[in-house]
This record gives sequence, structure tokens and C-alpha cells, in this order.
Amino acid sequence: THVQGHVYGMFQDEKYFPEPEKFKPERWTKGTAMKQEVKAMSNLVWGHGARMCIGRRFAEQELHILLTKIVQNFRLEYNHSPVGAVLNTVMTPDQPLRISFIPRN
Ligand code: HEM
Repeated sequence: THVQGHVYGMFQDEKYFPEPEKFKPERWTKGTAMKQEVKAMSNLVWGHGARMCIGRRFAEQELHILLTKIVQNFRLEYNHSPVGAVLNTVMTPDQPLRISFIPRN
């Protein structure tokens, strides 16, 4: 039996994520209003406990490098209708993401 936390729902909880629909990356930076221990337990993206994702640090490092390289080399533009989210085991966009990657040089 597949049992899975409702991670998307957790991110919608106003108590921990005021204005959950807004893009506010500062939610995750050090020194913001959310307490560190609440931040750590407010979502289960990586699972929790003895069987939590063993590749977490590796995946975070990869994402950090990937996003840094993209932003260094491209300006991203999106000029289409708002994108919704659909649950397909993990959350996926409800339409193709037609993001334009415009080279910076
Ligand atoms: C964005 C990327 C990733 C996400 C969101 C993710 C998420 C998860 C989650 C939710 C679990 C289940 C935790 C639980 O049962 O409580 C898991 C398990 C696991 N993940 Fe990841 N993972 C990611 C990337 C990776 C990578 C890159 C690796 C390996 C290099 C990896 C290796 C594993 C392994 C081996 C387990 C099983 C751990 C166990 O059962 O003891 N994951 N992951």
C-alpha cells in the first residue's frame, strides 16, 4: 500500500505559509519570522525519520547548481495563462510550461 503525505496541502496552510499562493522565497531564508524548528517540520518533501530521503543533500546540491547555472545564463520569461497544479503522485503543472529561455549574452 502506497502511503503519502499531502505535501502540497501542507504548503497551503496559512498558519505556516501566509499568502501561500504568493512566490516568497524569503520564507526559507535564515532570520525570517518562521522558527527554524517549525520550518523543518512544516512540510515533508523529503519524508521524515529513519527512512527519509537519503539523497536529500545530493538533490539539494544538484538543484542549487542547476538553478544557478540557468539564471546565470538565461533570462526566463513566461507570457501565457496562469499555471495550476495537478497531483500525479508528485505535483505536476496542469498545462505545458512554455517558459522562454533567453540567452543573457
Ligand atoms: C527532488 C528530489 C528528491 C525528492 C523530492 C525525494 C524525496 C524522497 C522521499 C519523499 C522519500 C521517502 C521518504 C520516506 O519514506 O519517509 C525518498 C526516499 C529515498 N530517496 Fe529521495 N528524493 C529526491 C532525490 C533523491 C536522490 C537524488 C537520491 C539518490 C541519489 C534519492 C534516494 C532516495 C532513497 C535511496 C530513498 C529510500 C530511503 C529509505 O527507504 O531508507 N532521492 N526520497
